[in-house]
Amino acid sequence: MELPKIYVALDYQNASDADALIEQLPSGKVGLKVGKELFTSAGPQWVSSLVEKGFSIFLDLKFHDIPNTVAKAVTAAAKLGVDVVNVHASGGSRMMKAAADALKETDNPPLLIGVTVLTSMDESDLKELGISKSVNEQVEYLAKLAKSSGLKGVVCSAQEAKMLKAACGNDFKLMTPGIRPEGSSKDDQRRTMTPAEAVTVGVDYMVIGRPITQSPDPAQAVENILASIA
Ligand SMILES: O=c1ccn([C@@H]2O[C@H](COP(=O)(O)O)[C@@H](O)[C@H]2O)c(=O)[nH]1
Repeated sequence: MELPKIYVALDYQNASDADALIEQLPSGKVGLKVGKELFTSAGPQWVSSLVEKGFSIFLDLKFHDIPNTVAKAVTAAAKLGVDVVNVHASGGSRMMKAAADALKETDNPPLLIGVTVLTSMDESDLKELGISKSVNEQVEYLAKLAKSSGLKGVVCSAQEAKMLKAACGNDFKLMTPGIRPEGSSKDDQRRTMTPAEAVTVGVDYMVIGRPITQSPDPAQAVENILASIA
């Protein structure tokens, strides 16, 4: 099944605020990304209800734990019927392999991807963590580790798309947050690209939150973004 090009990040405090936004979105044109805040508040049944309504869901819980726990967590996510689920690639190959192996045992396994370096981070953040590699080097290193551990793609910045397609192959999926339409605020993001630039460099999927959810007209914001990448 082909997944939508754009996942709208539903960074809301509760299900009713998220539902109010979802009602405004043009139907059938975007997927929905549910992250830690909303999942913790709205719960798994609400996520399943979105799946039943026909939405493609990216469950962005970025699991990072011991292999057994992460394997069980991705299995629970698969049971909700979501299309995409993720783990932190920095959890290492044993953790990622455990997750990939667990999903082989499930019906309709979601796309399993690994978070490389958060798009809110730059070189200085890596340095603070004791990582001396450049952002590009660290992203490439973790993407290759994710691939060799059986993951189907990674979360990265669109700025790394060309490099990763060359390093990991065209079939290796790239999910890219940090997308900012021309003229919009970067907020806390550090490694950004416009939707049109991201498509040009070959990303598979984009995550876009505040440029849509904080817009006075979210439906028009989505239409403008879709027009810019058509
Ligand atoms: O590296 C990452 C991984 C995940 N995210 C998530 O994507 C959205 C981005 O929202 P914006 O409002 O468009 O900045 C958000 O839910 C993050 O948790 C990311 O930004 N970077």
